[in-house]
Amino acid sequence: MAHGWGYGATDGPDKWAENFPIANGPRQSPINIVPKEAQYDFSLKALKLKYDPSNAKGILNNGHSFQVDFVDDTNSSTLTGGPISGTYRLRQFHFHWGGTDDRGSEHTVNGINFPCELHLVHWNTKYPSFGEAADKPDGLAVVGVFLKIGAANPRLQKVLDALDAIKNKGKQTTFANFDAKSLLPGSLDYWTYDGSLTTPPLLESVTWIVLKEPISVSSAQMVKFRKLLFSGEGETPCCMVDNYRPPQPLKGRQVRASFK
Ligand SMILES: CCCCNCC(=O)NCCc1ccc(S(N)(=O)=O)cc1
Ligand SMILES: [Zn+2]
Repeated sequence: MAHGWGYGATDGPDKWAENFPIANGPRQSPINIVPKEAQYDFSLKALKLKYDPSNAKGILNNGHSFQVDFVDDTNSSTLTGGPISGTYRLRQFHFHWGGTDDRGSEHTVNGINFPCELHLVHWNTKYPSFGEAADKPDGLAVVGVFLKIGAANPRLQKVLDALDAIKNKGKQTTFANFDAKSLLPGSLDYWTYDGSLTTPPLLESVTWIVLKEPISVSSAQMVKFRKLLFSGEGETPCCMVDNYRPPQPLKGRQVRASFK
């Protein structure tokens, strides 16, 4: 398959530039965030996340991660405020994680990896659809939330309990009435910078909004993420782990902080 990409030695992040030359572009993600070098910007607004649980539609193993998809044909689940202007609609959320608790996040903070990172993907309603927005410089806004090993997080349980039904690539099941807001930490302080999708097609269309405060996840809960498979039914089973891209060159970009 021409555009088969993955996270292995032969199809992983170091190989993506062969089919997706933008991999070496000027605004690639993720990055290492150095808080002391982030500039506090008093003009940054507070994030406003309004999510309607009834918009949750389904949960899918897409062969790279799993995602919870939302109905995005109205402005009932939106991101406004923060560094963006206008209204962005929630399309899906997904995670990236490691094979062990010492790695798995895509963004790092002072070079520190977290075991997992949640991405809430939104698209700019100035464009007619996600697909139209996906390749525009102001098309997408992704809220990144770090997961840190600690007490089991009850808010993750409904998601984790659905994973048995989507073990293999291509499997999906209904996933109704889920409040994505329940996955957010108490503080909405954030860092923001202009970046890209962290997977092919690596489009440089993302305003990244990375929350400073992590949410908790237990080691036992992380074991459940790792039971998913990259592989399809009937294929040689390949554990879905280490589905993260390492930090990319900043190339002169400014990272701003919403907090002092
Ligand atoms: C009709 C769709 C047309 C677009 N074509 C499909 C497409 O662009 N998919 C990209 C999906 C994606 C990838 C990576 C992230 S991340 N890890 O940066 O948050 C978020 C979203
Ligand atoms: Zn992601």
